[in-house]
Amino acid sequence: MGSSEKSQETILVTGGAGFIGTHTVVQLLHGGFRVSIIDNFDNSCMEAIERVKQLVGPELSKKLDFNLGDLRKREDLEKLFSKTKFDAVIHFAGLKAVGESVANPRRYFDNNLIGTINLYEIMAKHNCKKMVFSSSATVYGQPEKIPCVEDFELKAMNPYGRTKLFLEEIARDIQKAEPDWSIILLRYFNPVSAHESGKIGEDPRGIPNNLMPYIQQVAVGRLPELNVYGHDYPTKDGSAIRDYIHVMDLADGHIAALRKLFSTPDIGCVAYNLGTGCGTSVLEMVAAFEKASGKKIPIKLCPRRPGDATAVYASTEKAKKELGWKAKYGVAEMCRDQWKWASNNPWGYQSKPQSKP
Ligand SMILES: NC(=O)c1ccc[n+]([C@@H]2O[C@H](COP(=O)([O-])OP(=O)(O)OC[C@H]3O[C@@H](n4cnc5c(N)ncnc54)[C@H](O)[C@@H]3O)[C@@H](O)[C@H]2O)c1
Ligand SMILES: O=c1ccn([C@@H]2O[C@H](COP(=O)(O)OP(=O)(O)O[C@H]3O[C@H](CO)[C@@H](O)[C@H](O)[C@H]3O)[C@@H](O)[C@H]2O)c(=O)[nH]1
Repeated sequence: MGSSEKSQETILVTGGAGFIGTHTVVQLLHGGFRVSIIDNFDNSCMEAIERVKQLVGPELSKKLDFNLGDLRKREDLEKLFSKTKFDAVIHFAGLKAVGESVANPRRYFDNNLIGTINLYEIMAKHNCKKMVFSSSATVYGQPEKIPCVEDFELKAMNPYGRTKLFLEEIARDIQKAEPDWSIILLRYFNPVSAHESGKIGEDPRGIPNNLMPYIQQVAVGRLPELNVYGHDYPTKDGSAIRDYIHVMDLADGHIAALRKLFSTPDIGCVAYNLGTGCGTSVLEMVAAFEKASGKKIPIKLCPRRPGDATAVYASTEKAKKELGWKAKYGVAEMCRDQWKWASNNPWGYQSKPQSKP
């Protein structure tokens, strides 16, 4: 299943200017959907929307409507829902930096919880009751067993993770009380890479927290070396293991989820993992990126990062069976496309550095 089937529905994409949002919007437009975006550019910029338009061309761009707005402001949502009748919402908008959430939990509860509660209120008012929600593998905490299966017990390790856990519970409560809601919770593992064109990709503000954007910035000379957090884990090479997934596979997972919502009226509220099912260590990822880019990535072995799990990867059976979706790309393709984005856009969406990194 994927973007070859054409659809007529109109989809609201919250946070559609962000990393996963832009890639999903491209696939939605190719799939024939009409798309409205609401984003406040808290962690993104107008250039990302311009790039999406360049990528899909002038005809499909006519089906894209961008709205600057904030989910915390109900009037912004009200304005949007009064203008357009939406068939479903893909809800990406949220803050996602774990460390920042520990330092400033109120910002995370305000943005992620209040923003989402407002969205449910306005959706209910306008009788739009189909939602695909960005959850995270973070809801498995430090899993006792791997692969992670959707019916495992859920835990939160930090305020960011708590917002995802609370929002999953809120979704389940709302759907239970009002059975005409259909909600799919997608638990992403580690989204990486970029569109194969190299035109859109991840562009974090400041020093990256996540592995792949950090490696990318070392490769283009913005950072001197990669700190490898932990080299004494009980794994094959001592570094931690994660399930990295190509953002284009993830985007297609959202299309599969939407099609499921439209074809299964009584789906209820259900969670799916979006991962590859394969675990890759930090050092293996560094080696794969060096191969794809031809660049040496200098590393420094450092102590473990507090709160990190040893090994996390997904069970992919449920998404395969019920959504008809599975990841196509492996680590080599992830690194190839990440490098294309990095080498074409060493400063992300900025044309040249405005300040020193
Ligand atoms: N990237 C990951 O590693 C990862 C993993 C698991 C889950 N997720 C979740 O997926 C979603 C998308 O992640 P991403 O990587 O694309 O992040 P991102 O920061 O690139 O995109 C999020 C977008 O939402 C916007 N936004 C934030 N708060 C808003 C608000 N109140 N009103 C309007 N717009 C707002 C931001 O400006 C940004 O464009 C998030 O909910 C995130 O928690 C991401
Ligand atoms: O500079 C770095 C950055 C990361 N790592 C290691 O690389 C691995 C992956 O780290 P990272 O890319 O930060 O991802 P996770 O910590 O697995 O968390 C991501 O994946 C979770 C599950 O989807 C999401 O909830 C989080 O928001 C998202 O940051 C971990 O072992 C890190 O210790 C390094 O060694 N050096």
